[in-house]
Amino acid sequence: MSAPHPHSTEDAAPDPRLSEEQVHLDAVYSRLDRMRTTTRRRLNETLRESAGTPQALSERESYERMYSDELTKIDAAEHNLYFGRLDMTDAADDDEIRRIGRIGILDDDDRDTTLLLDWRAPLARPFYLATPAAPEDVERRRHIRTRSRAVRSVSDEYLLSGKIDDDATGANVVNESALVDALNAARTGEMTDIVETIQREQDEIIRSVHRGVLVVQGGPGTGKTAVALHRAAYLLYTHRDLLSRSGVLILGPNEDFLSYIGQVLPSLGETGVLLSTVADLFPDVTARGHDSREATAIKGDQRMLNVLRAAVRGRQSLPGKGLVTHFDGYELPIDAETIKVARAHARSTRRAHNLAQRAFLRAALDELAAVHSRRIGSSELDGSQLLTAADLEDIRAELEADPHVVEALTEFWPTLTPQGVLRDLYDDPTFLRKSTRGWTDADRAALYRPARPLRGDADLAPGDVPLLDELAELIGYRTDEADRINQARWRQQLTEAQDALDILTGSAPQDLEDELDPEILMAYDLIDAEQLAERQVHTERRTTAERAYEDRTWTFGHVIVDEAQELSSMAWRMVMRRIPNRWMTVIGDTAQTGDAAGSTSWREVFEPYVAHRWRLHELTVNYRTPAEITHYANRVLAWIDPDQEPPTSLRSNGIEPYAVSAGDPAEAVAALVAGHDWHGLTTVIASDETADGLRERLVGLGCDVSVHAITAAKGLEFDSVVLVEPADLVAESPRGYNDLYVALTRATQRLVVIHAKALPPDLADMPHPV
Ligand SMILES: Nc1ncnc2c1ncn2[C@@H]1O[C@H](COP(=O)(O)OP(=O)(O)OP(=O)(O)O)[C@@H](O)[C@H]1O
Repeated sequence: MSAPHPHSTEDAAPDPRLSEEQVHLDAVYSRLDRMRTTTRRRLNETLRESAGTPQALSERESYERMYSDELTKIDAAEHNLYFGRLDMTDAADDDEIRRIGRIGILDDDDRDTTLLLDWRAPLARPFYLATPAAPEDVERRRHIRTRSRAVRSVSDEYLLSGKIDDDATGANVVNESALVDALNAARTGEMTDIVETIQREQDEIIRSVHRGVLVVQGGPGTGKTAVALHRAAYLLYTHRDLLSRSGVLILGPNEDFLSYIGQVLPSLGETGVLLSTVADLFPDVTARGHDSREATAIKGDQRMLNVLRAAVRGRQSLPGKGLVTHFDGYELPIDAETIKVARAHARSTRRAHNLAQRAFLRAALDELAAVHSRRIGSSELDGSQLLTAADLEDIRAELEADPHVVEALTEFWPTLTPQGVLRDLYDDPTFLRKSTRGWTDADRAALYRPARPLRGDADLAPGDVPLLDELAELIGYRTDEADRINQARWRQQLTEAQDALDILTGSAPQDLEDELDPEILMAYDLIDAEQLAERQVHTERRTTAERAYEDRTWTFGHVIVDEAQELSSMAWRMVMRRIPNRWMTVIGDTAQTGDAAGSTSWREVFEPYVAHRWRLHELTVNYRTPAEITHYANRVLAWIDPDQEPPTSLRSNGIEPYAVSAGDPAEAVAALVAGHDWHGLTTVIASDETADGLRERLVGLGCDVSVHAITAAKGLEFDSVVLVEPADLVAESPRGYNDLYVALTRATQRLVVIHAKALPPDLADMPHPV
């Protein structure tokens, strides 16, 4: 695999192809520079414009946003802008040359010549798919490698004549020499895009036209994350109108992971995607607390639904005997019957709790007015009602205006917040006992959080967030502030839209007035103020991603879930609420499930939401881990799931993993790191419970190396991994073998295992060189 490509120019004398491509590269960059200058000038002009009316302001802001986005896109495309070329043998146009780049660029000549095709354009597709067996009319595929606007090398494959360095590994790969370079490159701690070397099986997923749930299952290192990110970029390109309005959400397992992948989409020219963890998806809540595995498991279980429903219903309470309030100089009893009637009425509306409060109060006030009027308006002679309907109406209105009465009633149907309900629920053993019939004592105990009020977010764990979201649904909760801002914004937009329509109506040609041609549609025939206001929502200054982030009820156009096996049932409910159209790309590996509430079967996850309308794609090639390491990882996989086919490792690097037996693992790590100057990124991986302690010890020993707890290492990769005490990973959790599998598959080059305890059986024969 590492032999030089037969047509490579890496070490060769100057080659005419280099200068040929340099000419084109210069043309491309000079056009990019002109685009940058024009966009910058337009942006500056826009910024200088004063905006008198709110409408002009909103227009100015939308131009500002457009030009800023354009500039970001131009800047992001700077690196490796032009990377591929196809010489086609199309019978109709046998000279056709297609040049492929990070973004599409048209020249500013008279003919709008295509200088670069966007890699996502259909015409660029053969670059990723053509093979000698299926050349797709590609005579020659050329890879152009550039640095700082200079062509460094080119390599060619002749697909029709077969002059190619094909498939040394037996795996079905295209663009092989570029791929090998990419895989061997030292890692930087940030994921890079793979736009130059996307493989066929990956391309099929990236461009899939499936509009339902697309599940991408694949072993570690098969490019699932890379594929998901490129799919996001592809969908934004192909469905720009739809998705730039509704937004794309990408969910990852933790913040480290999000910052690891954070640069990929901007490098592809896309900036409007919301990246989040499930724990951050509830506005204004940052859940950083920690739960035991038992608590995580139970909070993620759908059994929590009944508990949450019971908690909300439990707040719709009844008064004890003898409760009275005072009204108009009388004692007014509030008895259980009155509240029961009002409660039944409110429940019959089937509205969420807070939203049904008005119905409750209305019915309770009706009841109270009737009780009061009977008391004060009954004839002493025959008990007949002396008050008229209008009197009754007055009493009802006075009761409603009396804050003491309303307050007394509200006790029995209070305004709730998700945080408040959750806090009270954890804190109430009697309620927990009653609402968890059939549970084990251990499950119940895991939920119980005695006398520890949720003080801010520090007390909330990630597993609480889907519960808050569920409660928000049951309660019909929106923060007052968000509500107020939304309503004010909406009112303003409606007014502006009405003004705009009035102007349009007023400016309709007068001579058309009498004999208005029914064929001529005026703006106001097509749109009303509400619709117009709605359109203006999309021109406001915040990005779609920003608006979506602040709004719990936002629904996205497409959602991508990475490391999806880690999501609990309750988390899936939360995610599904954000995507009612169910257009999703879900990527994961059930063999890597580590979370106590995570899933091991995609069918079980999706059938409740989409029945059988989900599609599974599998990725089979491991691009990350060399065969030497995969040898051990595959044994662990066979233990986890003997039916799962291990991914094929694309390369072997000759570096055998080895183990070091040490009395003090921390000292052994420090000695190992000090004694080697390994190329690229090195990290130490340890179990969740030991990682912090190990980190402190290493700092104390003067060893400057990063330490990752296994949960935080999910999805990441490093050139060298030092795995400390694998027995702890296995012992710490019921999914310990899955964790071990994850740890063994993080390295792109080398793996060293350090242990004091016995090694798990699958690693027992690892060589101990010293
Ligand atoms: N076609 C490709 N060309 C170049 N590099 C690739 C390609 N596909 C994947 N890679 C690289 O392989 C590595 C693993 O990819 P990625 O992290 O997407 O895998 P994954 O399946 O998500 O792994 P895990 O399940 O462990 O999170 C990354 O460095 C990625 O850039």
